[in-house]
Amino acid sequence: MILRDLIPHLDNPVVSGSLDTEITGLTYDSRTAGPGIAFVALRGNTVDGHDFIPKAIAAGAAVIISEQAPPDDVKLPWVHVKFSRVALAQAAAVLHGFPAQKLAIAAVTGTNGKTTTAFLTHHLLNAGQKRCGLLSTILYDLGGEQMPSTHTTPESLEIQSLLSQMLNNGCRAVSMEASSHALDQQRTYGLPIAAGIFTNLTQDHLDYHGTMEEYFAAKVRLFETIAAQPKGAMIINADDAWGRKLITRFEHTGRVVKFGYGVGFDFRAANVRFDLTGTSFELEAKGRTFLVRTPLIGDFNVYNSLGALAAASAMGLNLRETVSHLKNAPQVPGRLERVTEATTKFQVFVDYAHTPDAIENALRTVRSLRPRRIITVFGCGGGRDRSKRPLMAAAAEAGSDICILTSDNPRNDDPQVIIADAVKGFARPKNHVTAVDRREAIQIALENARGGDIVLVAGKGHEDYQEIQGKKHPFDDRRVVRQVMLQIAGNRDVERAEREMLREQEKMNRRPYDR
Ligand SMILES: CC(=O)N[C@H]1[C@@H](OP(=O)(O)OP(=O)(O)OC[C@H]2O[C@@H](n3ccc(=O)[nH]c3=O)[C@H](O)[C@@H]2O)O[C@H](CO)[C@@H](O)[C@@H]1O[C@H](C)C(=O)N[C@@H](C)C(=O)N[C@H](CCC(=O)O)C(=O)O
Ligand SMILES: Nc1ncnc2c1ncn2[C@@H]1O[C@H](COP(=O)(O)OP(=O)(O)OP(=O)(O)O)[C@@H](O)[C@H]1O
Ligand SMILES: N[C@H](CCC[C@H](N)C(=O)O)C(=O)O
Ligand SMILES: [Mg+2]
Repeated sequence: MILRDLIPHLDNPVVSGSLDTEITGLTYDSRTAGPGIAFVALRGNTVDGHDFIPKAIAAGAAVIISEQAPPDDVKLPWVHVKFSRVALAQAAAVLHGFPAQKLAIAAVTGTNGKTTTAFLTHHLLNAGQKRCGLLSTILYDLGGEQMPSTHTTPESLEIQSLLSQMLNNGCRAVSMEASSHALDQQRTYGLPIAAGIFTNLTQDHLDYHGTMEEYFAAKVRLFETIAAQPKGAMIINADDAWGRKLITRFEHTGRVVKFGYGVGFDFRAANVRFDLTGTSFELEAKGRTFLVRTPLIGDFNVYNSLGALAAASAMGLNLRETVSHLKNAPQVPGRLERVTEATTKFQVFVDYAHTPDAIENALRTVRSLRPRRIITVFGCGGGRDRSKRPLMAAAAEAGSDICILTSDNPRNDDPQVIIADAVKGFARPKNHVTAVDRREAIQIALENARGGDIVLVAGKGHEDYQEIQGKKHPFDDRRVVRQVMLQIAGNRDVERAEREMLREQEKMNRRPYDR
């Protein structure tokens, strides 16, 4: 692209230098700058990208896009803008030929349930003959080709590149998560949204946003984007207190679709029943009643299903057919994923609950399966909202018979300090066990489990690593559970037995998305 072609797409740019400069690529990291590349300086949370402009110039960058005016001695083409994150999103769209304009995008936001709802929406759109890409915490699906994700919602430059690959692979739709970090950092700026889904808002990420109001303000941004567009549905959980605030704010657009259990909601669930194999409920929508069946279990998955069904319907799919496709939805990796077989004496679930609300919900679901006792293994992440730690412990204690408090991803924090923070939330600390080593914690849980018990291993879900002192070590809760169960059973050839068990489990779980 030529700098001249980019300029009309930026907001009030002040340009110096030759407009005929050719730009072959973009970067926001000086370490990947080079000839032909435009370097966009971003103000970060740890450092300021503007400080790396000299490095980008030294590396041969063709153009600088920045929130600072160029110093007098610089001859290089320079674009001075008000918001460089917005400029990055705009320039990335130009560079990749505006792929989003040719894709119908469903974007899911909220504290919990984004990944699950995005996976369900992806499944429903694909099943409804709209080839669909996926951007999620677990993986990016570019329309067949899959890769592990770097972020729940990548930077705008990566989003545009991924969307253009989806388009090349024949996709017509995209299901994506819009994290609050991404919304706050304008990673999704300029994307036309066909359906925005709000799942819920409860405490998380206060280290980043400061207050719940600020956290909510980031989520609101998605709906402001839709309101500013000529069309696009706002699919909102109307049972959630923050969801109701959103509704009040955007009802005047006439584009709000309410979902939940309340009488009169646009997508309403009633008569929910579930067991180890899935959930059934009645859906009242569009003046009709549909019988819905999903292999996912739990009350919260009723919400996730409603959000996905409403999105698929808003994106033009036939509701009756869409409902029928839900029964074939895949297991979302690490979301209430059963690691044991139905015939095992006790059941083990691995789940990604890492907020107080998610732990409460996961445990409520597990309790509804009427176990003899619930043994919960959980920890709290380092380098994240410290104030949620005691609340997670309180939620785990309230919903379990025995808690085993351990490490999640300590990242750069001291694991003992994290545990000490969490223990403060237990009303009866002496009733619970702490074990800093996660494998040992899982072992204690499984050694103590008896017939009829359920063990919930919470917090890491699909993750296949544990980050300690900034270094990632291989660790997959599902794998560790299987290994420890085999060891307890006295099986000497653990690796072989594990492979056999995994084959059985794959058949059982139909996990096309897993690595
Ligand atoms: C807190 C946060 O969101 N951080 C993101 C942010 O990094 P940052 O602000 O710390 O960046 P920085 O290190 O200060 O650098 C500022 C700028 O200088 C540049 N730089 C830096 C060094 C250098 O030598 N040269 C150079 O040019 C950097 O490339 C960057 O553009 O901007 C970076 C570039 O976009 C992101 O990769 C980074 O995500 C980090 C890795 C991260 O962990 N983010 C998590 C918290 C996150 O975003 N999570 C959400 C999901 C959360 C949820 O819903 O649960 C997600 O969407 O993944
Ligand atoms: N609708 C929901 N309401 C409350 N809790 C939920 C909901 N859906 C899922 N959960 C719980 O939250 C956990 C995380 O779910 P999911 O991965 O779908 O959410 P997410 O919003 O993508 O999370 P993250 O932001 O960390 O990627 C699940 O393992 C489950 O325990
Ligand atoms: N998207 C969330 C994931 C948390 C996963 C949990 N295992 C942890 O490490 O705290 C975050 O980045 O805060
Ligand atoms: Mg997610």
